[in-house]
Amino acid sequence: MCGIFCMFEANSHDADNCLCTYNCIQPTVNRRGPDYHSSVTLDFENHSFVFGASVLWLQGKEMTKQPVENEQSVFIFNGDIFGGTSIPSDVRKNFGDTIPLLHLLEKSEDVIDDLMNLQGPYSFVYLNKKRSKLYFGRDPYGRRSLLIGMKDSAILLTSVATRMLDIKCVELPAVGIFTYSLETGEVELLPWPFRHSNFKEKVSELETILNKTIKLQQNLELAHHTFINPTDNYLQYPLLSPDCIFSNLLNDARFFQNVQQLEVLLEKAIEKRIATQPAFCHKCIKSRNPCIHSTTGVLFSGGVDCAILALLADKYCSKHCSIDLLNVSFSGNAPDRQTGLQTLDELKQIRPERKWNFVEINVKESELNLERERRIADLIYPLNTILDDSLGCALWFASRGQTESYVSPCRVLLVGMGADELFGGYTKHRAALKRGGWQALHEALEIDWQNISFRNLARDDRVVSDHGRQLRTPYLDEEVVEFVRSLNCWERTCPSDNLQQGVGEKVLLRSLAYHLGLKKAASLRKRALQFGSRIANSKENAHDVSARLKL
Ligand SMILES: Nc1ncnc2c1ncn2[C@@H]1O[C@H](COP(=O)(O)OP(=O)(O)OP(=O)(O)O)[C@@H](O)[C@H]1O
Ligand SMILES: NC(=O)CC[C@H](N)C(=O)O
Repeated sequence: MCGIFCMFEANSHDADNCLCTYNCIQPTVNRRGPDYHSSVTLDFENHSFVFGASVLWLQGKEMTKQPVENEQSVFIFNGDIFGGTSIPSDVRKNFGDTIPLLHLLEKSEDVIDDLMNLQGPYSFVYLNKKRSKLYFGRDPYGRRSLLIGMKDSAILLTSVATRMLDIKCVELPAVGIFTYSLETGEVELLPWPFRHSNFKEKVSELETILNKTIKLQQNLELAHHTFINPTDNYLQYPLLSPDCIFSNLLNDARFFQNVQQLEVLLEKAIEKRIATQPAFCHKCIKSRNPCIHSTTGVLFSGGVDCAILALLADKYCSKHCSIDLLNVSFSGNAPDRQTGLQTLDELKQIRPERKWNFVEINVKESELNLERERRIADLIYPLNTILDDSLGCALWFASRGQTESYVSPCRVLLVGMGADELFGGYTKHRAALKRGGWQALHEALEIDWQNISFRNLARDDRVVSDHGRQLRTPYLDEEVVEFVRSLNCWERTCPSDNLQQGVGEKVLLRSLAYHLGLKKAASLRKRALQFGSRIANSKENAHDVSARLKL
C-alpha cells in the first residue's frame, strides 16, 4: 500500500512548518510503501507545499515512483484501479495505474464522472497548477485511508498520523472529491452522485476542523434502495439439517441463478486482485528472482467469508506458489484457531495439490501491550473506541503474519470485510427481522452499508498497510456490490427462526460455499474477529472510548 502525505500553508514561502510535521509522520508513511519513498517541496502561488509518498509497487511492468511531478501537476496516489472504462486495461498492464490516472485528471472536464467510470479503491492528492487547484478524496466506498487536519492556516492530508501530533485529524469522509482553490482558499465538495444518511454530519464535522464553509453545489437525493416484500413463504425450512437446507435451496432455480451470478462476479473480483501484482514476494522483489513463495495470503479465521476467498484464490494463484492462511489468536485454543484448522482440512480435501501454509500467529498479552503502545494506537488514530482497539490490534498482528519460525512474504492479503454488511451476517440483522419484519431488516442493511466507509475500512487500511502489504477486499468490488445490493434483502439473508443460526444469515453466500464444496464451512456460525481471536473482553462496552488507546 502506498503512503501519501501533503501539507500546505497559505501566505507562506517557507515549508519549514510543513516539513516539521512531515518529519514526524514520515516513518509511518514510509512503512506503507517499502519499495520507494520520496518528497517534493514547492513554493507555488503564495502557498508552500510538502508532498511525500512511499510506494508499494503493485501495478505496471515497472514501479512508478511518487510523488509524480511535471510542469502541470504534482500527484500522490494510494490505491488500485482494477477496472472501468476511463483507463483501458492494456494501458494499466503496461504502465500501471498511477500515471494514467494522473493523465485522466489532468484533462478531465468532469472529475466525478471520470472517476465514477473507474473501479477500485483509492485515495489521492493532486495539485493542478494550471487550474490553481488542489483535488483530494477517497473512492466512493472509502476503502483507503486519508486523514485531514488543520493547524493555523496549514492543511494536512495524510494516509496515517500519530497521536503525538499537535494537529487534530479526522478521516476525510468518502463523500466525493474535495477541491481547494489556491486563489480564494475556498474548499468545495464535488459529491459522488448519491448521498449517505450521515452526509451532512460528516461534512459539518469537516467544516469545524477546517473552520470554513464547504461549498456544495448539488443537493443530492438520499441513496436508498426501495423495499419489496417477499411474495411467498420464502425460505421456510425449519428443523432440517444444514445439508438438506442447502441442497433444497440449490435446487430452487431462482435462488440458484443468484448463487451462480455471485460466483461469477466474486471469481472475477478475486482474479483481478490476485493478478494485479508483480510476480515476486516481499523477499524476492529486490533481486527480481522469480520465486515460488507466497505472494498472496488470506486473513483466515476459517469462517465462511474467508473460506470462499481462499478456495477461489486457489484458482488464480500460480500453481507453484503456496498460499498463506494467516490465523491470529490471543489465547492458544481460541475459537478461530479451531475453525481455521477445520476449514484448512476442508480446503486440503478440495484442493490437495495446493500448498496451504496455515500460519498460527499466537500473541501474548505483553507483546500486544508493547506493540499497541509502540505503533498500533497511532495507526488506529483518530478512531478511539474499545472496538477499534480490538479490531485494529487483531488485524495488525494477523497481517504481520509472523511466528517464531516464519514471516509471511505476501504482498497482497485478501480479507472478508464487507460480507456481513452486504449479505446480512450480524446478530443485529436477526434482531431487526424479529422486531420489524423484512422492512426493518432491509433498513438495517441500508444503514450498515451507508456506514461502512466511516466505521472500519480506513482504519483497517491503516493497520494492515503498516506491514507494507496491500489489503484487498473482493466483497467490496464494485460489480459484486452492485449485484448484491440489487437483490432484495430476503434473497441475501434469512436470519429468521425458520432457518437456524449458521444457515439463515448470509444464506446466499453460505449456499455458494456449499455449492463450491465447502460443506462444513458453509454452516459455521459467525464469530466476529474480536471474539473469535479472543482479543476482546466481552464485559467491556465496545463503543466506549478506549483508555488503552490514549497517549
Ligand atoms: N482470527 C482471525 N485471524 C485472521 N483473520 C481473521 C480472523 N478473524 C477474522 N479474520 C479476517 O477478518 C475478516 C472480517 O472479520 P469478521 O469479524 O467480519 O469475520 P467473520 O464474519 O467471522 O468472517 P469469516 O466468516 O471470514 O470468519 C474475515 O473475513 C477474515 O478475513
Ligand atoms: N500501493 C499503492 O497504492 C501503489 C499505487 C499503484 N497502484 C502502484 O502499484 O504503483
